[in-house]
Amino acid sequence: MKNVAVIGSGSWGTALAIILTKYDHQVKIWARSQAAVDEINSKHTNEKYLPGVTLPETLTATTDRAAALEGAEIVISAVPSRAVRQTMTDFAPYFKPGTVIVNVAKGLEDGSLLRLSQVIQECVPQCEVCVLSGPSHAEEVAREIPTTCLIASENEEVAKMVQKEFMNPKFRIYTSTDVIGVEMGAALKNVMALAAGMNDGLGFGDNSKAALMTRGIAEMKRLGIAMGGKAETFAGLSGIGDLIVTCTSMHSRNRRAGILLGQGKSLEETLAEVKMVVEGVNTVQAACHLAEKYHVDLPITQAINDVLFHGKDTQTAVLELMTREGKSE
Ligand SMILES: NC(=O)c1ccc[n+]([C@@H]2O[C@H](COP(=O)([O-])OP(=O)(O)OC[C@H]3O[C@@H](n4cnc5c(N)ncnc54)[C@H](O)[C@@H]3O)[C@@H](O)[C@H]2O)c1
Ligand SMILES: O=P(O)(O)OC[C@H](O)CO
Repeated sequence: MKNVAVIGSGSWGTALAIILTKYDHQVKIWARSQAAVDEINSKHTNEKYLPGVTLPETLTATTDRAAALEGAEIVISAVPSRAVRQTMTDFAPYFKPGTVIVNVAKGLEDGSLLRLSQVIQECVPQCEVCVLSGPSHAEEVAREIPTTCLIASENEEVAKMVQKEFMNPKFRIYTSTDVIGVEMGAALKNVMALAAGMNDGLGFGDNSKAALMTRGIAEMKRLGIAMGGKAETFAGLSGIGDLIVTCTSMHSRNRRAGILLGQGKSLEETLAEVKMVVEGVNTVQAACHLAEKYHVDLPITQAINDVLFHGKDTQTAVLELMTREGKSE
């Protein structure tokens, strides 16, 4: 069993640390706040991000970057997309060459339009970067509810090593070499989950939700393939699998945000109410810029962008989507 460090003490970083500790890894969490570290080390809880969950006593946390990475052969990067570049830049001097970094954030970098594994690789070129994705809510992984994920790396040996380390009877891992397809599925499903939440907030029904998810995966695949991803990846755990869980789960932050927006709340009110990171909001503009760059049509993504950032009301956005020129499927 290899030692693991987790950078980030939010819900997903903490849930992964819990499941890996329970299945015999020695895990250390890096948190940016001393209060979070004290709570994990002394109370064995993380009430803000995983209410009601007790952490294993052997799981410890620190704010010290060097101490967090000491002895770690695998490092999980679990900070939100907007914090990835700064966090990895701050950690760069402490990484041993050859350390395997597993990015678990789902999003794109604003401005550069890079995938998050590309951002990390730029910050720490001396490390091997791979990606964990799939239908996996922290609230369920932390409670050992059976979950399946995917490890993607262009280097199949790295993917297999992480698969072997992370797999246990409650957490099944598949591998993939299609890093582009996996990361694009992970990033774009959050935008579709905002739309699915709006569907619910508007009081629409199952027909409209199924239409949204089906046409949503078509958009995700169109852009992903244009960028070099494989079509079949979008039929897998990081595509349709994650789309299903995020568009339908009560745990989804993106869906919850969409519900509030559909009910007429402003973006500011919505983000304040959800409290945790809503990556679809951070991703939608980059997705629209990528659509322009790769000359692909993303009508649902564009509609969400118009609602979030250009003052379009949700009813008008739906009407415009429904009355577009007829097409073949
Ligand atoms: N929560 C889940 O179920 C889940 C599952 C799979 C993937 N993810 C992805 O994991 C990533 C993290 O999500 P989360 O749900 O853990 O978020 P969260 O909102 O629960 O926690 C965010 C954490 O990041 C820290 N943080 C925020 N800004 C920071 C900064 N500038 N520098 C350093 N740390 C900062 C916060 O203090 C907090 O500890 C997201 O990209 C999300 O899409 C989440
Ligand atoms: O809660 P969400 O909407 O950020 O989604 C979390 C995970 O990505 C689900 O797989």
